Formats: sequence, structure tokens, C-alpha cells
Amino acid sequence: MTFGALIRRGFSTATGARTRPFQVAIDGPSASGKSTTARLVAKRLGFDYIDTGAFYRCVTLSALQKGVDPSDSKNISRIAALASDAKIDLKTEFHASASTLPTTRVFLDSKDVSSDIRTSNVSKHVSVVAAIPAVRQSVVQKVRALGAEDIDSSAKESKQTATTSAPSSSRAGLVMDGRDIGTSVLTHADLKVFLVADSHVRAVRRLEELRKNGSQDALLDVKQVQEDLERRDESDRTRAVSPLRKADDAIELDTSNLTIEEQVDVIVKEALRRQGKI
Ligand SMILES: Nc1ncnc2c1ncn2[C@@H]1O[C@H](COP(=O)(O)OP(=O)(O)O)[C@@H](O)[C@H]1O
Ligand SMILES: Nc1ccn([C@H]2C[C@H](O)[C@@H](COP(=O)(O)OP(=O)(O)O)O2)c(=O)n1
Repeated sequence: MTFGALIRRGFSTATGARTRPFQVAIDGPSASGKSTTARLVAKRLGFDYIDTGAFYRCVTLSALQKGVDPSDSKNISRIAALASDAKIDLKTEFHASASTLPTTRVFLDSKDVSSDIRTSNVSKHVSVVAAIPAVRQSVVQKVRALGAEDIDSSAKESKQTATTSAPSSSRAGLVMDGRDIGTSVLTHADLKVFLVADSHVRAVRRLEELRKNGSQDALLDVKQVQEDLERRDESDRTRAVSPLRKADDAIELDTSNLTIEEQVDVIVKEALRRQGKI
């Protein structure tokens, strides 16, 4: 490996020591299993978890709460200002029991909005908000500050981003999920995974989840949920800035015929292998 490559991978060329956490980037379309998989991978490896979709959802919620309609293009600069000002924090609890899925609470300006950001109204508008270049710029700056791209640049960025928490902890690594993590947020991540699954399978899983959570959207049928997922995927794939796509160096994993445990296992083993632990 060259000196430049070593530095990008987060190693000091002088001491050979790691200068930033081991980074796992997980991207993919809606309901492909990113957040479930990412949280369990983080738990198994003892890493932090950052849900970047929650940031775009917070900006969307903030606009809707202030009566700013995201579908009206006249509001783009107001939404960009809201994104820049928003103070967003995530707190993930990993729970002692091995079988319990870690839970992430999301705070917008210190208020717990974990449920409010998952309503169908927020889901309906979030793709438009996530396509605004200035919104993406603010969110990427906030999540990079949390993700510690490397120790020097993360310290610089967290100073610039007074509204974002400093890199969250001393855990040995970090799992971040979204649409552009491998392609633009953590471009030098140690492991990049692109999760995919058949859109009908994804719709069935999402509907099951809505039913379990007692959501009003559970009254929708599979076809409606599938159409909504496909519409959102299309918008995420075709936007001008950081569209959803697999990074060239990402591993593609189709979860259509896998159990959650199987997909987590594949990623955990690869992360351990790349850390030289197995
Ligand atoms: N391999 C799988 N088998 C069955 N259900 C799954 C599988 N992977 C994920 N799920 C379920 O699919 C739903 C969507 O997964 P989620 O992690 O929220 O996707 P995303 O973060 O990509 O939107 C969740 O209810 C999750 O438990
Ligand atoms: N890094 C990211 C994360 C999410 N987004 C966009 C794409 C989605 O339409 C919204 C919401 O993402 P989220 O992961 O919460 O959505 P799903 O759980 O997959 O339905 O934000 C993005 O553009 N870039």
C-alpha cells in the first residue's frame, strides 16, 4: 500500500497506528434492510451507529412544522437555512440482551423526534428535501463531523459545525447507513456494502413493520407500498447531487433470500477479516 493510501485508510505512516475509527458504509434503496443490518453489525463489532436518513427526515420535519412546503420550489433557500441551523443528535442504545435490536433516539433541537420523523407525511416529502444541494451539504458536514473521516479533518469540521455533536465516543469503529455514504460521505471507508432486495420483498417487509408498529399506513396494500418505494428509489437514483448508486469498491449483497442474521454475519465476518482479526 502507498503512503497516500495508508493515510486515506486512516493509518499514520509514522507509527502505523490507526488515526480514525474503522468505518463501515452501508448504502442501498429503501427497505433493503440497511438500518436493521447496520445496527446489528455495530452491536456485534462494538461500533457506533449513525443513521444518516434521520438527518434528512429531521430537516423535512422542521420544514413541515414551520409550514414551509417542501414541494414548492420557492422554499428551497428557506429549507437550506433550516438544514444549516438544525441541531441534530442521535443516541443509540445497544441493550445488554444479544437478541434485542439496538434502538436509536433522534433529537432535533434537543426534542425527541424519533417517532415524528417516521410519519407518512415526512416520508412523502423527504426525497425532495434530500435532493436540495445545500441541504445535502449541511447534512454531509454534520454526519462527517460525527463520523470522524480522520482525526484532523473531523476536529476541524466539528469546530465549524457548532450545531453538531463532536465525534460521539471512543468506540473502535463506526457503521453509517444511507444512500451516498460509500460514494460521497466516507469515500475511504474500510468496508462498503450495497444492500439490495427485490422491490416486492421490500414492500412486504415494510408493510409487516408498519403493522407491528401500529402505524396508520399499515392499512395500505402491498402494491401501494411497493409503488411508494419504487417512486422514492427513482427519485433518489436520478437526483443531480449524490444519487443513490453502488460505489465501485462496494460489496453488493442481495438480502431477498437471506435472513437478517445471515446478512449481518456476512458483513461482520468481512469487517473482522479486514481488521486482521480472523
Ligand atoms: N433478510 C430479512 N428478512 C426479513 N426481514 C428483513 C430482512 N432484512 C430486513 N428486514 C426487515 O425489513 C424492514 C426494512 O428494513 P430496514 O432496516 O428498515 O431497511 P432500510 O433501512 O433499508 O429502509 C424491517 O422491518 C426489517 O426488520
Ligand atoms: N445518506 C442519505 C440518507 C438518506 N437519504 C434520503 C433518501 C430517503 O428518501 C430519505 C430517508 O432515508 P431513510 O433511510 O430514513 O429512508 P428509508 O428508511 O430507507 O425509507 O433520505 C439520502 O438522500 N442520503
